[in-house]
Amino acid sequence: MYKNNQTEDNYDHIDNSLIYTTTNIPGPGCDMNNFNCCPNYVCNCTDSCKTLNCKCVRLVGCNNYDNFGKLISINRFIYECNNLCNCMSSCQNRVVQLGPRIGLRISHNTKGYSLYTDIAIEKGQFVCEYAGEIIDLPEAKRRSNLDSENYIFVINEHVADCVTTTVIDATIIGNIGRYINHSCQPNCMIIPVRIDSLIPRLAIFAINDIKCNEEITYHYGGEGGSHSHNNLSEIKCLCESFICNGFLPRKTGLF
Ligand SMILES: C[S@@+](CC[C@H](N)C(=O)[O-])C[C@H]1O[C@@H](n2cnc3c(N)ncnc32)[C@H](O)[C@@H]1O
Repeated sequence: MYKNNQTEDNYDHIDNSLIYTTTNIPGPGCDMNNFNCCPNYVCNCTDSCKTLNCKCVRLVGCNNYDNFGKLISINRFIYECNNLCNCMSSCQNRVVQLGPRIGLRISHNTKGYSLYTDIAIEKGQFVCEYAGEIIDLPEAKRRSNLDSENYIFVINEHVADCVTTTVIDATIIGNIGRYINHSCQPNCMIIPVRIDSLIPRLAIFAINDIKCNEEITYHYGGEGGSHSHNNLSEIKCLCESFICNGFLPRKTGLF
């Protein structure tokens, strides 16, 4: 029986020249101190890590997930319990680390390869990660110049006056998350989740109920830019939503 319809990642690429990775791996420019450094919070909970007694939950101020592993509130950071925690198997603060959903399928449509679900997904459920090589911005710029059709994802996290930038390239080494297309009216969003490293894992959660056989999408602009006409790229958007901006968002920080 799969807990929350999740499983160990046994998906694969449709193109066997690509290398499948189930989680992020360090690439050129990756800060190895941050990559190898476990967050400095550890809990010793004997309950289910559901209350503010859990040090990991306390970092965010309230529970990340409900009793069914669904995200309680979107748009914030998540710190899951990690390998050093001494909590029990009943811990409810572990979702992304349990692996992707079952029933995801790579198909082809007008946007190229696309990710679909064969099983209905409820709002708040975890879908999969966007995993690949962790690289730095100079390396990302170099790679973008070599190949405009790349799979580089840049996320900026703003805390007080600081911005933390994480860059993941899934062009050659990546997971099933690399097949998710952009939509101007998406059914998922990406949330940075920290587990066993200071570098976040990029977790894709459903923001609406998603029907069986529906395409999984998120907004490539993320970070509240959802309906902005600024910062558009030259790639024509084929999402067909009635609020389509016409073009894909530009990758902020890369150009
Ligand atoms: C991360 S990949 C997504 C998977 C890709 N469709 C494939 O065939 O592997 C991003 C690329 O997919 C295409 N793409 C994604 N969303 C699109 C959209 N809404 N309209 C047109 N092309 C899109 C663009 O070429 C983009 O650079």
